[in-house]
Amino acid sequence: MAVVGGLAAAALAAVVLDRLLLDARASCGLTLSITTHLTTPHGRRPGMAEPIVEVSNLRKTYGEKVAVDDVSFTVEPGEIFGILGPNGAGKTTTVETLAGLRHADSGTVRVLGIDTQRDPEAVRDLLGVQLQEAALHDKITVGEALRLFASFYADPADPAELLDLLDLTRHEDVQFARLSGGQKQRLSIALALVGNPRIAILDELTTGLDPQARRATWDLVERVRDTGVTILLVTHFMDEAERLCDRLVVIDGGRVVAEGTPAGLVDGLEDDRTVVVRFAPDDAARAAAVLTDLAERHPDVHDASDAGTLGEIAVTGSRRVLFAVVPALAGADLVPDDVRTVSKSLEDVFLAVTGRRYDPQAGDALVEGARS
Ligand SMILES: Nc1ncnc2c1ncn2[C@@H]1O[C@H](COP(=O)(O)OP(=O)(O)OP(=O)(O)O)[C@@H](O)[C@H]1O
Repeated sequence: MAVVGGLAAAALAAVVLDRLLLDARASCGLTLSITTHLTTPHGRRPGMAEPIVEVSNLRKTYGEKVAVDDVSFTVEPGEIFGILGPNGAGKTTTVETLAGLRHADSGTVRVLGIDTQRDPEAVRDLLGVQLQEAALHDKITVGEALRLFASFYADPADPAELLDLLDLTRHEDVQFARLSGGQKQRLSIALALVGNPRIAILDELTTGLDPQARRATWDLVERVRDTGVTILLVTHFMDEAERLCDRLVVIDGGRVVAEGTPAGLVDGLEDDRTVVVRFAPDDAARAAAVLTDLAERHPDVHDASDAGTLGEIAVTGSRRVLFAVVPALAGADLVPDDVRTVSKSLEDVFLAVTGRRYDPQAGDALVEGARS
């Protein structure tokens, strides 16, 4: 017991230290404010349940630094809601303020109707928070950590069930230092869930994980959602947001620049569509000539150019571009080896709303550079 007590103290010290480090972070910079047609008001959709989280006009500064300028969104029960943006966009500050861990300068946050700024204690057990950089003592085992954290709550989850849910049962007696990156992340999710929260906040969950561990973690997040927990997922990975989120906000420079479902945001783009056709070497030159000619005379085809890979031609145009390309090739008896459409992604959405290519690591310095 004395050993566990010592480990408990060390584990808590690590968490406290982490929070102090978090507070010590400082930087300077301006915020970027962009509004576009893709920024939708966070109105209620007909037929939806009452929101479980409501954030309205949140603003948070650190001295001169405006970390969160004006952020509003609502989260519906049972969804995976994403807060997506590059480093320094204000994501972590938003969720920490939402969780009542920081004081907002202005704006309101309600979790299940409770104002988290006025009464942070009242929401503490409703929220499970897995924040970035959480660290435990090297020697604490998976099982000890879970039981320790469970002891903080009046009505904790069953540690054995959590171990099972997060595929950690066979690692129960393994010390924290000996866990892989993916196992540490799974443990941090388990610790966020140990208080039986209604909402779990998962911050930069898959940073540093290899592709296989990332995919496994994504599956687990869905599994957790399927148990009825609403998930707030903070991420700077576009693919993660696209894969996991039912809805999301894109935050840049402390402001919401886009909001919606991943598919809805992509469909809202008014950009050109691209079709890439690949030909055998003998046909490639003739196909390029046919498609270049098509681009000059057909209103739905805007450009045809070398796609960079041998024999591949990228044809861009309106949504109907494929209807123009296929008959033109058929008319010239050119049979492509491959035809694929290039899908738009959230990266294209970010470019459309900010005018910048998405660089998840951009941070304040580069964003500043882009502004000047
Ligand atoms: N305690 C603090 N003191 C001063 N500035 C801070 C503090 N915490 C965050 N910041 C700054 O506020 C801005 C927003 O930081 P925040 O951590 O919320 O962004 P983020 O989108 O979560 O980025 P990251 O993924 O890199 O953590 C950044 O410029 C950051 O440097």
